[in-house]
Amino acid sequence: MTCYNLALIGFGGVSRAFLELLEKRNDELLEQFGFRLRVVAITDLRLGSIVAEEGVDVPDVLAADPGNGGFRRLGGSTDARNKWIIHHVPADIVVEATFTNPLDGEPALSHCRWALRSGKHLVTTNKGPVALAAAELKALAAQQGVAFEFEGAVMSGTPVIRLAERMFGGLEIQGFEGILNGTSNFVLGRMESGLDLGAAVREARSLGYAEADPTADLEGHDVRLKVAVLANELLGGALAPDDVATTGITALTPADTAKAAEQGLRWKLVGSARRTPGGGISAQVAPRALPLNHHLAGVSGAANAVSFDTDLLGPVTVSGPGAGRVETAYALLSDVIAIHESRTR
Ligand SMILES: NC(=O)C1=CN([C@@H]2O[C@H](COP(=O)(O)OP(=O)(O)OC[C@H]3O[C@@H](n4cnc5c(N)ncnc54)[C@H](O)[C@@H]3O)[C@@H](O)[C@H]2O)C=CC1
Ligand SMILES: N[C@@H](CC=O)C(=O)O
Repeated sequence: MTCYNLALIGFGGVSRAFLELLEKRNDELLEQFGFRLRVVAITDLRLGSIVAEEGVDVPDVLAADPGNGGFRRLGGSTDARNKWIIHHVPADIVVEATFTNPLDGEPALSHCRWALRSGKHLVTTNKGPVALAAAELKALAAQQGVAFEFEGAVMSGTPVIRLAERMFGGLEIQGFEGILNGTSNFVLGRMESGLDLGAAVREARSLGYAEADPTADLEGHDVRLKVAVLANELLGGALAPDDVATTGITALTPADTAKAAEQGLRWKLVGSARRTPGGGISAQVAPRALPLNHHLAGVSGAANAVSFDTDLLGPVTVSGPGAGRVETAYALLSDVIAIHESRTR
């Protein structure tokens, strides 16, 4: 039986849901794929660090709280010893799920580099390192003979990247447009029901959809990262997030959404990219008032959808959850399964 040891860097909503998922699914993973997962280290800015080579005590670590001494009370330390843990704990896979920093990707980008340089597989839901440095990280992974997987960086657990990479063989993708942020889509829907922006954002936070700083959701920075990731992965681009012209939804008011509804329109934050005749890619993020029969107009709540414009099939649309703790935890699990399958194929 194979057992993969995991080190979790960042222990917020997604990582907690991931740990709970492992507890529930370990027997099925063994039966279905022939491996088990064991978390041997966790670090978190607010909780500190804990290492347990035989596996952490799941109820204990889930109950840890900054107010009750965090991981120190369980025999760990008060500080997040990310660098030491990534380098020295005998983990097979590092799971990076700290805050996304849309500007320079740090400190997550360093966590990713440390993991790969120390010969560990890396899975992440963190959009910063993927959007800003995927090419570098992939090269590092290849050089070290390890895997770098990041399905959760776009559309949380909905496997849009892997699906397109594996199933669109022989198709030319000319471009795509999509709703790629769960929070802003949820907020626009709540505003259509008459809620103000602040109250709608508070709801999105409590449901685990929003970024630690929800400005990234509302100002389009989060979608900008996802557009860059999709354009680079699926259109073969080399876009930096700054190449994606971006406008968010903060200028929209409940009056705007109500007026649009009267006209048979619905505001959506749309991220898109398209090949240009000169061989480049033009990409943008902007709110658009879509007619109700538009294929993206009916995508509601924290759901996301992306429609690929293909040469042989025309538009092919993938939709599913775009945010959520459990949904994103599933993305991490799907990455781990992909690593196992690639190693055992
Ligand atoms: N929640 C969602 O629906 C989705 C989240 N993501 C991404 O997944 C990542 C995790 O998301 P959530 O768990 O929802 O966020 P969260 O804010 O609940 O958790 C992040 C955790 O990372 C910890 N952290 C921050 N900086 C750290 C550092 N330097 N060292 C150690 N720990 C650190 C924080 O203390 C916090 O507990 C983020 O990058 C987010 O953008 C991606 C797709 C969907
Ligand atoms: N805050 C993001 C989380 C997933 O990437 C969103 O709302 O889409």
